[in-house]
Amino acid sequence: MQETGSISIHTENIFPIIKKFLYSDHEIFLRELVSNAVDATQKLQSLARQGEFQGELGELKVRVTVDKETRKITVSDHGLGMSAEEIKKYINQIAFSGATEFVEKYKETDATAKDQIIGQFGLGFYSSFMVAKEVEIWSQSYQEGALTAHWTCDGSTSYTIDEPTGEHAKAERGTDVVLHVADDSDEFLEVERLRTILTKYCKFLPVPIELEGQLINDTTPIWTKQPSELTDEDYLKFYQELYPMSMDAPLFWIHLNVDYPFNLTGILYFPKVKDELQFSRNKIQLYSHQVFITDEVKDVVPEFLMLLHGVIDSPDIPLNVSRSFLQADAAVRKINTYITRKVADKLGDLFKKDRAGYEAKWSDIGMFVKYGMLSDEKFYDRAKDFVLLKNVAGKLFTLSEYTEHVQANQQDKDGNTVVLYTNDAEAQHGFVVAAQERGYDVLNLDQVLDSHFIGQLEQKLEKTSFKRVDADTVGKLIEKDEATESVLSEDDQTKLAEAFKTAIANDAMHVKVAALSPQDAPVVITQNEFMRRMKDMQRTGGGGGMQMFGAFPESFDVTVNANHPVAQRVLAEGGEQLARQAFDLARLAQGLLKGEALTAFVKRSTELL
Ligand SMILES: Nc1ncnc2c1ncn2[C@@H]1O[C@H](COP(=O)(O)OP(=O)(O)OP(=O)(O)O)[C@@H](O)[C@H]1O
Repeated sequence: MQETGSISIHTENIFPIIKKFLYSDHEIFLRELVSNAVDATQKLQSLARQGEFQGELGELKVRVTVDKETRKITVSDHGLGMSAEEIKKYINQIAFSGATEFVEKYKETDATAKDQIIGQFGLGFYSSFMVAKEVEIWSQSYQEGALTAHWTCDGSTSYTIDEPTGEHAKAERGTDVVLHVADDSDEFLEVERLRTILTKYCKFLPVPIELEGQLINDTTPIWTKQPSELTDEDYLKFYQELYPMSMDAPLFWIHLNVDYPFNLTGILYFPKVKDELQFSRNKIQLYSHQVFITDEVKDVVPEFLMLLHGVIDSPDIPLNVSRSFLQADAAVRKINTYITRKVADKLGDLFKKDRAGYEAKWSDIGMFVKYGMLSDEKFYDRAKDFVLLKNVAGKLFTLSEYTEHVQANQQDKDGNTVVLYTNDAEAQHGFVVAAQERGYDVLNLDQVLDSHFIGQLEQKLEKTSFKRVDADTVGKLIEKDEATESVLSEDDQTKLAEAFKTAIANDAMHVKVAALSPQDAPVVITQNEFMRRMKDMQRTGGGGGMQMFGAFPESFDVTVNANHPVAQRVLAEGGEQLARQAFDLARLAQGLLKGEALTAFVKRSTELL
């Protein structure tokens, strides 16, 4: 039999389109051919299990070889093979119609979506034409008495097919796909290039893959096993295998395994992250039936879980749709929810079973947990029981433990709990100490996300507000009914304020006189919590309506302590120098004394000595 025919393609010029637009991803041809070979092998295994194939299975490997001289790459399998009729059906019709569909879809999509779908769409067999000027298939079906089928196609829409016999017949069951490499694709004639591609995409395929006789893959990666079969060492070893460059071992991991209502397996590792928002994205690898698809899992995995490392294998994630569709996909949404729940479960478990161990890891997972709470309501609901707050003494509390800890001492006159915090314990040291001397507790909330986290807690926790330690003088941080009497008359207080205003001569400093304790500082500079947050928000790009606050200069409250001896001296002596010195000391305590002002202060202080 010798037959020529024409492949029915409805899209004109399909080849140039594929070649041109898929340039960057030419390498996926190998993934596609090897996947087909693996499929053919697994189909044969399943026929054997069902008793439909009773012959010898033999050694079921996929072999990739390359011959630079003759410019050929061959992918051979020992799978179920195809008859001439089957080639006509599966290759001419199915493979090519798949490609036609791809091109149609590809033409419709906008430019950015194009980049994203390339390499994810299973172009299948057809992708071999990205690198080959001619492709041959030599195949022999597993069926009794099957003849060798030989198909060739030069990349145009016509093919030939024949059934060679005698010395030209294929010796064994299975399929060899032979690519005659095109002149512009020399790179694929290099064994090392092929090894890189196979290692990237085929490292965990379930059938042994050999390149020039060398095994490429691990056919049973640990995510395909049951957690009960695995030890901690296995998980750690696998992590090392996935990220050979990683210095730190992961903190812990979650083995995902679900088959209803979607199929998903995988292992997610919690990496050791530094306190900063250090996004090491693209660390989760997405597989489908053990074939590597991509390490861009955005939209498949919730945003905050992108910090995790590991592997997800799910044939239920549609890969041939653009990203905007992916987000709306029902299966993907369920997968998102499932993963989020598993992560919350794992954290909750660790917290319950080993509080000390959990606390030890808190500096690494804290940011992650807060990020999750901020970005996902459901995660907040789970995490509110195991998120921890750390005070300046380093003690960790859950939300409810903390409320209980401060409730007695830190309630204002309206019954609201005021939580005090510092975002820089060094810089705000004086304020922290002042608060502690009052018997208040001070939290350390110095991470990038903490300002947002504070906002969230204020919304969620009942009758609770947060105040930074330097938001007011210590006596006013938590407003109680008790007031310290001023030793100065109204008149003297006005005079005192005027004296300081003159000495300070700065409109951004709002001077007021208040009766603090004589043990407090003579002058205290604070910045109102609300105004400061607005300015912070604007600085970090909290945009929109906040823009108006940008028009305001930075402003501070300067509180002169009427009960301090220095105040009385300023009144008695009209001492401008003394007032300025006291003011500068307050600026120093706030980290506001810089440049010229600092030099003047040092000089004045030296003179006073
Ligand atoms: N090595 C092979 N052995 C046996 N059959 C094969 C082989 N390669 C391809 N086929 C047949 O040709 C068909 C078309 O292959 P093609 O790779 O284009 O698409 P696919 O594998 O069905 O889907 P995908 O687009 O996901 O790759 C396959 O479904 C299979 O029946």
